[in-house]
This record gives sequence, C-alpha cells and structure tokens, in this order.
Amino acid sequence: MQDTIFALSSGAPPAGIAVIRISGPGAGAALEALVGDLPEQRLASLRTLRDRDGHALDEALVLWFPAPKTVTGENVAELHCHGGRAVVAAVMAELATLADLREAEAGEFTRRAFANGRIDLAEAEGLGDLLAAETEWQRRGAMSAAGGGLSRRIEEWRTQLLGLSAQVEAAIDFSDEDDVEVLPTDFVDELSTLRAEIDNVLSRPSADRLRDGVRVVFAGPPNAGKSSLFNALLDEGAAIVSPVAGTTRDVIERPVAIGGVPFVFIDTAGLRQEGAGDIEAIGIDRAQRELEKADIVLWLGPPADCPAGAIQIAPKADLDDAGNEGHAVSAVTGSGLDDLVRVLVDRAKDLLPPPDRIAFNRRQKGLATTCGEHLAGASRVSDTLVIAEELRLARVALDSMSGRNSTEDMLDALFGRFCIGK
Ligand SMILES: Nc1nc2c(ncn2[C@@H]2O[C@H](COP(=O)(O)OP(=O)(O)OP(=O)(O)O)[C@@H](O)[C@H]2O)c(=O)[nH]1
Ligand SMILES: [K+]
Ligand SMILES: [Mg+2]
Repeated sequence: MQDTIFALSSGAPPAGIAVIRISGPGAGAALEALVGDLPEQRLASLRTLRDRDGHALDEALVLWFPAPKTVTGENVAELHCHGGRAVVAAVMAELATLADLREAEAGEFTRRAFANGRIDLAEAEGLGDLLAAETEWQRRGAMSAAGGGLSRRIEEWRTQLLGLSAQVEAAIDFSDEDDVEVLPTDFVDELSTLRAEIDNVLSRPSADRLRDGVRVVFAGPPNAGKSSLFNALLDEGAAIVSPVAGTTRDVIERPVAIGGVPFVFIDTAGLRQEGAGDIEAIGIDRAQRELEKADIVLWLGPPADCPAGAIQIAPKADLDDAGNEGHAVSAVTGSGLDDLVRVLVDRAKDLLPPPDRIAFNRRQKGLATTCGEHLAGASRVSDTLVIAEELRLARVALDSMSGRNSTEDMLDALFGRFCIGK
C-alpha cells in the first residue's frame, strides 16, 4: 500500500496560519486520530487537535477530501493550524507517530497528482514555474501552463494527429485492392495547418528564459565604470568600485525585477589583452564566457570594439572628457539611468515569451521540433505506410510533452525542484 505523506504546505513559521496537508490512504484515519471523528467532507470544521493521550495540541480548521477528486487524487486532509513554530512542531510530531505516515519529500504531492492523472507534465512544469515566480511576467507566463493552457493545446494537436492517422489507415486499407493509395485532398492541408501551429509556438522565445531571467552582461575595458553602473542600476553596492584598473575579477550576478520583467545583471572583469595579472586573466576568461551566454550586452568600451548587437553605453557622462556615442549615463549623478532601464525592458520583452500566450520550455521545444520533423517527413512522401509511421512518431513526441511516456529520471529532476509540502 502507498505510504501516507504529510508536510507543512504553507510558508515557514511563525505565520498567522500554518497549513499541514496529509495525502494517501491513511489520511482519513490520521485526521480521525487527531480530532476524534471524520468531519463532513469538503467543509471546514473547527476542531481541537489532540495527541494520543488526549492533550490538546491546537484549535484548527480541518478539512477532509476523500479520493479521487482531490488535489493528489488520493484521500487528503488539511489542518489549518495556528502558525506558531511550537504548534506546527507538535502537530507534525504527532502525525509522525501514526502508523504508515511519513513526512513528504520535495514535490511529492505534485508527483502523486501526476501519477494519478490529476495533472499532466506540462501542468506540473508550469506549477513549478509558478511557485518559483518572483515577477509579474513570470507569474503570468507560468499561470497559463499551470492552468492547463498548454496541455489543452497539446491535447488538441494529438486529436488532430489521431484524425490524420485514421485517414491514412483508411487509405492503406483501401489500397489493398488495386494498389492505388488515395488520401483525401484536405489531408495535406490539415497536416500543414498542424505543422504551422506547432511552428508558431516554437518560434516564441523559450519559457526557461522567463523563469531564469534575461541575462544582462556589463562589459568593456578596465575602469570603464562597469561596476559603478551595475551598482547604480541595482541601487546597492554589490560590486567593488575603485580607480584601480582590474578591480573586478570574479563574475558578480544579481537577479532583479524591473517593470515586472526578470533580469539577471552580471558584472564582469574589464577586458584587456596586456597588463592583467594571473587572477585578473582568469576573470577575463570568465567575462568572455558570460558574453557568449548573454541575452543583452551593455558595452562600456570604444564604439569600434562594440560587440554585434550590444547596447553602446557612454559612461561617466558627468565628466567633461566623456565619450558621446551611445546611451550617456552617469553612475555618479544618475543621469541617463531611467532611459537605459526603459531600453533594457523593451529589449527584454522581445526576448521573452509574450505573457498570457502559451510557450514551450527547452524540453518541450526539443520534442516539438521532433514532432515537426515527423510531420514534415509525412508531408514529403506518398507512401502511406511511411506517412502512417511518421504520424505515429509525431504523436510519440507530443505524448512525451504531456508526460504520457516519461522516465523516472525526468520525473525526479522535475519534482526535485519543487519545495517540500508541494
Ligand atoms: N565621475 C564619474 N566617475 C565614475 C563613474 N563611474 C565610475 N567612475 C569612476 O571610475 C573608476 C572605475 O570605476 P569602476 O566602476 O570600478 O570601473 P570598472 O569598469 O568596474 O573597472 P574594473 O572592474 O577594474 O574593470 C572609479 O574610480 C569610479 O569611481 C561616473 O559615472 N562618473
Ligand atoms: K576599477
Ligand atoms: Mg569592476
């Protein structure tokens, strides 16, 4: 029999309320052990929680949800206790003494929901992103996946594919008689419409970029003012600033939300060929690698050396001898910073999937690409047996997207990034 699991599903105590969730075949018995009987299902009831000796642990709102229409698909009980540390500890300790009950692992509730078909993989991934969301754009992006928007679309595509396969199977059966394989004329149209739809979503930026933030690298020669600008934009003294060329060696990363858009600002060592010591040289190597991974580069060096696609900055605008090509900014007076931020936000929005539209993450993009290749394969040939096989393979890719055929490793990786109690 499946273990019954429990965990604190709300934030760390102390808090106003602590929600302890119990899921599994023994959830009802556990609730009964604490409150004396099973309260009416799906209704909040105020009860005294007691230990096995009858001592009161807390007054709590308790809820009883019998399987299968529950968040995990199993029997579920919820205890809405007072959120004090000692209260939570006492109730959790009492639960741990009950037979067949144990504390849940990270993501275990969600994993059970997936195993019981309450959510599919795309929804579980969206839920993971939603829980991790720190900015408005992240929240909106994750909402649609967590709410099943992407899953429904995948299901529609799957249904269309099944329809196409059925047409091919019919043509194969028909061709047995006189060796002529006839596919309905609109078969080709339907196939290309499906391909176009998947390609359209594929063309959108990846949902991972939204989750991880847009990487903005501050680059240029030593002493250009990179760290000063980095600090000024972050409004904190994260990076050391000094008149000594080669002050910054290591890469310094700071996540920051601006206008609801998630960024990661990255300060780097000044780039120079000569005169760098051993440690600075390592820093320069790291800076080069960051430049390769950057989504946006702020270039604080001579325009002639500005990397392709980078935003040219004219730093130290308060000084008389400041350059005047590019976005003039001063870390000292703050001039030009607001404009620069606007430019950054505009650029970032082009790099992120539009909120409220469905988008693939990296894993889904790989599968959608495979799916698209098989659809293309199906439209290239006239042999119906080959077409049927290509359509089948396209469907296998879609099924991996929704997790109809997922491996344990993949599930471990996905649910491992959830928190305990989710
Ligand atoms: N007047 C003025 N001075 C600045 C400004 N920005 C930076 N500086 C000065 O320029 C010097 C170098 O600044 P940093 O921010 O350390 O420059 P960096 O590009 O990070 O330098 P490295 O890390 O050594 O590559 C320091 O003395 C700063 O005070 C600015 O906007 N105006
Ligand atoms: K410096
Ligand atoms: Mg620096």
